[in-house]
Amino acid sequence: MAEQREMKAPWHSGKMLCVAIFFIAAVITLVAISVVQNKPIQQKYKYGIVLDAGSSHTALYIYEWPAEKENNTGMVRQRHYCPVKGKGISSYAHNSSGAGLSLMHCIEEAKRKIDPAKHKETPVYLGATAGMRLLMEQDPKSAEKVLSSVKDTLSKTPFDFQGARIITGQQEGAFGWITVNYLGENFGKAAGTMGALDLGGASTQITFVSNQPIESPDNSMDFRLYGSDYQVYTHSFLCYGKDQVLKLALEKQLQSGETLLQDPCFHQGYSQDKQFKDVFDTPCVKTINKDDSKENFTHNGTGDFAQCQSSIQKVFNFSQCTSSRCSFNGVYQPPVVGTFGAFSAYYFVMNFLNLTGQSLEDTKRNLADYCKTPWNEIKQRYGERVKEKYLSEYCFSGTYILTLLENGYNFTEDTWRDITFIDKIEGSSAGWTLGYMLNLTNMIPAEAPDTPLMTHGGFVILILFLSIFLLVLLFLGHRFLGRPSCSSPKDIV
Ligand SMILES: Nc1ccn([C@@H]2O[C@H](COP(=O)(O)OP(=O)(O)OP(=O)(O)O)[C@@H](O)[C@H]2O)c(=O)n1
Ligand SMILES: [Ca+2]
Repeated sequence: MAEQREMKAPWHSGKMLCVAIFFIAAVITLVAISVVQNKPIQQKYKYGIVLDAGSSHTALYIYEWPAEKENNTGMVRQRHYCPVKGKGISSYAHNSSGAGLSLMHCIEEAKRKIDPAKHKETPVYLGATAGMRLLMEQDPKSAEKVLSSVKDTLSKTPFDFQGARIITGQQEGAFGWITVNYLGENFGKAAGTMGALDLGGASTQITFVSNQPIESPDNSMDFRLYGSDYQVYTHSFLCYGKDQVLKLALEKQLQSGETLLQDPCFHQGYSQDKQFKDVFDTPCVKTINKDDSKENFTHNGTGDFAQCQSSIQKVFNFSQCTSSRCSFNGVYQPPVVGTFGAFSAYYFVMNFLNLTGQSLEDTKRNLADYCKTPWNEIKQRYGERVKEKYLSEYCFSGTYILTLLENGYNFTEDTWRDITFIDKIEGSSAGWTLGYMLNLTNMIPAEAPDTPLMTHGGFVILILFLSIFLLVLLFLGHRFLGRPSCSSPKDIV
């Protein structure tokens, strides 16, 4: 027995040594691979802030993304949304310092949401849209003062202020299209992209990849994104946001100089005294109030969808077109093709009216029923949760949306099904702000970034399994095929 034990001991210690060497080698390999992969254990996040200074209101968006993945599509996400109290910055034309002040509450909120250590490296951008475009047309000095005021406020924050400017309608359309396709991870994929429909208070944009060559250079934009080329059709209609179109529609009805207006786009029983200047005091309305001895008119509703549609059609000019085909007002537009995401006021209105996801025919029937509902009943049903001014305008807004899409852009019963009314995609709002930031921070590469074949976690697990597999193989090899070659020469004796 003692002899046997003596014979076994060197062989046993040789095996242990062999296993130990192998195990140490596997651990060193794992560590080495992890180091070579150079992955931090904790994800580092970066942040960016964009303020959307729209015609009706301003909103602040905070975006975040993992630092080492900033070039991959779909990585940037909305972290926080802060609506600025009060109206849009263009409403501060006569009190410009108020424009900058109005942003303070959301800036303070952003300071709390972002780690103070990251404040200095967080870029902040402000983009103003149609409200400021109109103010620039009407009163450029006031527009400049308003811009100076917001620049002043933003440059005093701890963030990295990158500018406050009025963006063009073309940029607004293109960045909205980039946002929805970035969030939908459509770039570089064979399935194609989604068109973007944006409706604001003062302008509206349509942007999509056409299947025909684009006839007008003003409406064409070329992009190379994630390895694919895109030629995009885009147009922004200034004055065709829903607040300005309401003024245009009222102007058409008030042209006869009467002080009592029977409006089919407002509910039966609705009656409100309004000021003429609220209709005429905008560069979108070209006529002036003929009789300035009268300040007010009475706005009554009659609640008739069909008549409302014909009244709204009058704000479009369908007669002149110098291209092969037009949407309206002589603007070239190829036929709509593919799927579309309709956001901003398209979504607010259609969601309120519960008209998302229906056929065009059903949408019209249900909207006609809604418009026919007396004002008292509407107030009883929704008055508690919706402001009266918003509530009174939904029949008009819904009818305008249908008219714009069907008569303006030429969507049909068939292509209507390709429109989705969207608010958010994967938790981030659809709108131009994300696309704007991605562009200004160079986060949308022309070519597809090299992506690792496997995730880091998957890679580590694979190596671990390989090590265990080799260990088992070594053990089995030793058991059934004889002593391992790494055994000491003593063992063999
Ligand atoms: N819950 C809400 C929020 C807004 N609105 C309306 O939607 C329109 C504004 O939409 P928005 O996309 O916020 O427009 P802006 O960005 O302010 O305007 P623009 O893009 O033209 O500058 C306004 O008529 C506003 O009254 C609404 O009906 N319901
Ligand atoms: Ca907008």
